[in-house]
Amino acid sequence: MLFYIALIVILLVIVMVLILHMSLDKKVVYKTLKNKHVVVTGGSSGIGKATAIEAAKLGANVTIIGRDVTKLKCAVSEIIAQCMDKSTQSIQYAALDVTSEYEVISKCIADLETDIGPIFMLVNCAGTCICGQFEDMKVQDIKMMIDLNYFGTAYTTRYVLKSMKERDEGMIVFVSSEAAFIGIYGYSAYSAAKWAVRGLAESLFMELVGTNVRLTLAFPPDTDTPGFEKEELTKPKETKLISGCGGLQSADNIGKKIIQDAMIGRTYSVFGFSGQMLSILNGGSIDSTLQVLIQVFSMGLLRAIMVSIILSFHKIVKNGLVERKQLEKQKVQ
Ligand SMILES: NC(=O)C1=CN([C@@H]2O[C@H](COP(=O)(O)OP(=O)(O)OC[C@H]3O[C@@H](n4cnc5c(N)ncnc54)[C@H](OP(=O)(O)O)[C@@H]3O)[C@@H](O)[C@H]2O)C=CC1
Ligand SMILES: CCCCCCCCCCCCCCCC(=O)[C@@H](N)CO
Repeated sequence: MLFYIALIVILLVIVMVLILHMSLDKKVVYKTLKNKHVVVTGGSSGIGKATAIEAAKLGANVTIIGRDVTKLKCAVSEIIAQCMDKSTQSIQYAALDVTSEYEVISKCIADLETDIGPIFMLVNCAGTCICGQFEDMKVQDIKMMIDLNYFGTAYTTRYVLKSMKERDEGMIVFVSSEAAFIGIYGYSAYSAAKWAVRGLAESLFMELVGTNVRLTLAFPPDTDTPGFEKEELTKPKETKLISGCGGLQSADNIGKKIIQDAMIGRTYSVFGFSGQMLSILNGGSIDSTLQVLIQVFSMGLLRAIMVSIILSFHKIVKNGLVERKQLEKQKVQ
């Protein structure tokens, strides 16, 4: 009996592998960024700057976008210092607020394409995170995070997609967050914006099927950047404890992996153990036969582990409630 069950399972796996192997798209591999125009929004700091440096190391002409010109100039010098070949590469900045109207954004990108050349790779990294329980959040912060994290990605992408599809080449990167895999205390307003980014990406994956335009969706965990330092100031203790489970990465590591994953055509770019686990649990990506097999055979067990982790997060939140009540009592006395 056991023998037959094992045989059926093995046969099913073989059939699945064959079907997957035949139906998975063979993606073009972009081997180099030499002389290609790479634009990085949020490229003057943190993860964005790290990806810009990686692109420069691979020989790209890099344009970084941000609002603060002093920061942009500083980052341009840092990027130039790490170029593959300083004499041929052009590294520049454009001052632009990505929460501007669509017309302003498209004009800025059109000018950049006229000056430096068509955009081969667009990395959407401008973003920010303000933490807090939803009812305590400033209303304008809730809106600003959608404007910056979501529309700041959606508008630039809408503009470059048309010509990328016409040329049938190009790469786009979205920087979402591990907080778009799992809802977390204190990240309510921020998470919503990063889930929106993920939602847009998941649909675009299908709109890009059959073309040579590729999209990579990155899910970084906590990363040591100027933005992260600022965010720590608004972060409730519960959020620190929970998001700490994803570990703390360096911006250099994240930037390097984002560019590597984009180059080899991965749809998801995830980091560390927590990123791998959350990605498997959420399904989403279909990059290789092996990846799908791992998803199929580990999801049940991982879900069981994840539920216990989430329940331990609930415990953190409950302890926080008790502590707050005690503090209030002490204040009254
Ligand atoms: N650090 C982390 O723990 C994690 C970060 N992320 C995401 O990664 C991305 C980068 O984060 P991080 O490196 O920490 O951020 P930083 O705050 O260090 O850098 C943010 C960059 O975005 C630019 N920027 C901010 N607002 C605007 C705007 N309105 N228009 C144009 N540019 C803007 C900033 O320049 P300027 O202010 O001059 O405009 C800066 O270059 C964000 O999307 C963030 O949500 C995701 C997961 C974890
Ligand atoms: C077996 C499965 C193990 C899984 C463990 C789950 C751990 C969840 C951690 C979630 C971390 C979220 C970090 C968001 C960072 C971020 O976006 C901000 N820092 C923005 O700046």
